[in-house]
Amino acid sequence: MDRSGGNDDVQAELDSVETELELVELQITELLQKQTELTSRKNALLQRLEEACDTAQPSSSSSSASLKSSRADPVMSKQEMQRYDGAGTVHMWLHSESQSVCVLISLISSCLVDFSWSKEVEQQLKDSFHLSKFRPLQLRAINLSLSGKDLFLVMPTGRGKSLCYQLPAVCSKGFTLVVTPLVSLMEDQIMYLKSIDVSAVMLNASSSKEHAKTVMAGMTDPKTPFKLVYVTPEKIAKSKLLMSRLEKGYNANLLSRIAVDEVHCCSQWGHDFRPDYKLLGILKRQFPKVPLLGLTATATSSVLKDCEKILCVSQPITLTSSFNRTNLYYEVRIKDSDASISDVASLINSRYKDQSGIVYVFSQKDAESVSSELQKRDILAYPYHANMDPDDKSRVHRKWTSNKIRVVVATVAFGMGIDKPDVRFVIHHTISKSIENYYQESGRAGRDDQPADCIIYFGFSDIFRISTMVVMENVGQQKLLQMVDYCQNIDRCRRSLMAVHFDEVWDDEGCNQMCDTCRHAKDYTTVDITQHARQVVQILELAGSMDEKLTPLKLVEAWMGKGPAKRRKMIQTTTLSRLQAEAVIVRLLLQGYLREDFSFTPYTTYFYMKLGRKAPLLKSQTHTLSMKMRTTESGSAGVKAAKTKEGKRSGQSAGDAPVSKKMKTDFP
Ligand SMILES: Nc1ncnc2c1ncn2[C@H]1C[C@H](O)[C@@H](COP(=O)(O)OP(=O)(O)OP(=O)(O)O)O1
Repeated sequence: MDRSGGNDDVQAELDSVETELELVELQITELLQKQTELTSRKNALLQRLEEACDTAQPSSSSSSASLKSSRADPVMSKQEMQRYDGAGTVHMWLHSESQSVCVLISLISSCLVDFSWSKEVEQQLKDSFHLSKFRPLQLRAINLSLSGKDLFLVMPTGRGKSLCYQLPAVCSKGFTLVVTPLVSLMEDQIMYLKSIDVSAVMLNASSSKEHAKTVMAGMTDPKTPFKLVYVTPEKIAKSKLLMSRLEKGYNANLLSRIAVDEVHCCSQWGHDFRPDYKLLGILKRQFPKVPLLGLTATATSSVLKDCEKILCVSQPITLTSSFNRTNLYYEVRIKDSDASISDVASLINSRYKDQSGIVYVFSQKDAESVSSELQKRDILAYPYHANMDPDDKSRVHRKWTSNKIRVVVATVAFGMGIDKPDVRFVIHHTISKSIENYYQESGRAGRDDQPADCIIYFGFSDIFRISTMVVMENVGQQKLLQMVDYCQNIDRCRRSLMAVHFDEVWDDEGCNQMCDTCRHAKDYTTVDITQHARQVVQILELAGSMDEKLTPLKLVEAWMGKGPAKRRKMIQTTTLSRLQAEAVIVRLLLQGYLREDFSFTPYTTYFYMKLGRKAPLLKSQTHTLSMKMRTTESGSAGVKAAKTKEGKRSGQSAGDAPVSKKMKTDFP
């Protein structure tokens, strides 16, 4: 009996069963992922329904600008919370599931409580801060803090968090301790407070001995000569003298409040962890009676839970203002490297003529080169990056703030502390490293609540430039791919995609056509890319068999038939345009058919494309893969469309231009 022949058959069948099993397991993983996603969407929708029912009842109206502003607060009911809305104007957004109506209800609150400090708060708002009314959640936060409650305030960048501790500081005896991560932020705040005659001082590593002595003496002076003391977390961690002075101030009832700015820096789960923030728990342990106010623009509930533990505050009240910046128009354009600078320049020269803005770039070199290209096109643009002389940096910042420079071409070093209200555009020449970062950076537009545009240029090779930069970060790669997914998306509201990252739900209708996908909602079709995907997999398999590693660029070139002649004979080259080919490769990467592989040398990090965990699925003839694509004039969808949109009146939001009717199908 020929046993070996029989064994071969069995082995072949076993291989086939194993392959099939592998496919089934992958499909199960996919379905489980889908189930998790749907369950989380279902829960979010249920919560919205519940909130909508609550707010629809007259007795339980909420002053929140957000659907979840009182985020499962264990210590206070909604009715109780309303007491803290004081005698201001209350704005309530009511979202309805079916018709998605946003109704702005202004309740002049005769029923709300006046606190002993209410008159002074109103007075100081006008007299010291020169503001006419509070923004959503500010008064609630101020009243809660003045009532002695511990509080986490999550509010989008530029919405006025600082007022929530500065105003209570002015209305309280003694002084408020403010922990801030950056000296430049402190300087900005102190300059501002000085300009409105509120006395504030700072202590950091470069404070002179003399200055530190005066400040520390002031902390125990019953006629405290300042209302706010700004310190770095390092100072708290390292200066025993400071702690002992704070203790004396505390015992004399002069330490009225502790504010921890950028509180998310406490948590390693946050995007900006700072080790010295981890030690700030000492403040609440030593000064338990002093109310603590943690402020942040970016923190998920799990990050806040972590901060709660680290700061030793038990059951703080969390106020979350909606992250939906309704005045910002979001748009993604495909970056065609040759045309992108000209496209940016013509946008600035036409749509944003005489207006102020920021162009974010990837590197210091890019800041120099892009600003010089813009200058060549008659735009008053200057670079800004970390490597510049501090005096040059503050000169650029100052000139831009006073409108002597129109455009700052900056790396992300141009960030915290920028508070120019009339920024009409933030253009990203390169994508950000995460959606959270993009939200923060683009959020510097339109702080005056007037319409402003946030445009991002999405380029294939930029993905991999950033990838090598974030490779060492814990979840850097994952966050970058979310950003890429946001950019490649052409059918879902950009706001709703961002909302997920802030534990919020904003429906597409609530966008009010203030993003490119909502505005051009029907301009896409779905195409089958299974055969394209198989060709890409074949190229990588071939490269693997020849022990060759392909960078993303080499992969595209090989697929387009640009590699060595020998390889060209062995693979099927594509008929797609370069932009289309790149789009397919990005899709395959996002969906797990491809994956990234890094190689480190002492000088640089190389990035290669490898087959992903889902690649074997493509062996099955029944497996199909599709992709949404725009129906537009040309391959470079955004860029070409943009050219028809320019030259319109200034102050108008980006998507207000007509859309061309002459269209042909192409990839995003
Ligand atoms: N009630 C208000 N009415 C009008 N303007 C206000 C009000 N409150 C604050 N502002 C202005 C003051 C500042 O110019 C601007 C931003 O305030 P600020 O406190 O610096 O924001 P923020 O702290 O939330 O931003 P960031 O996250 O960037 O630090 O808003």
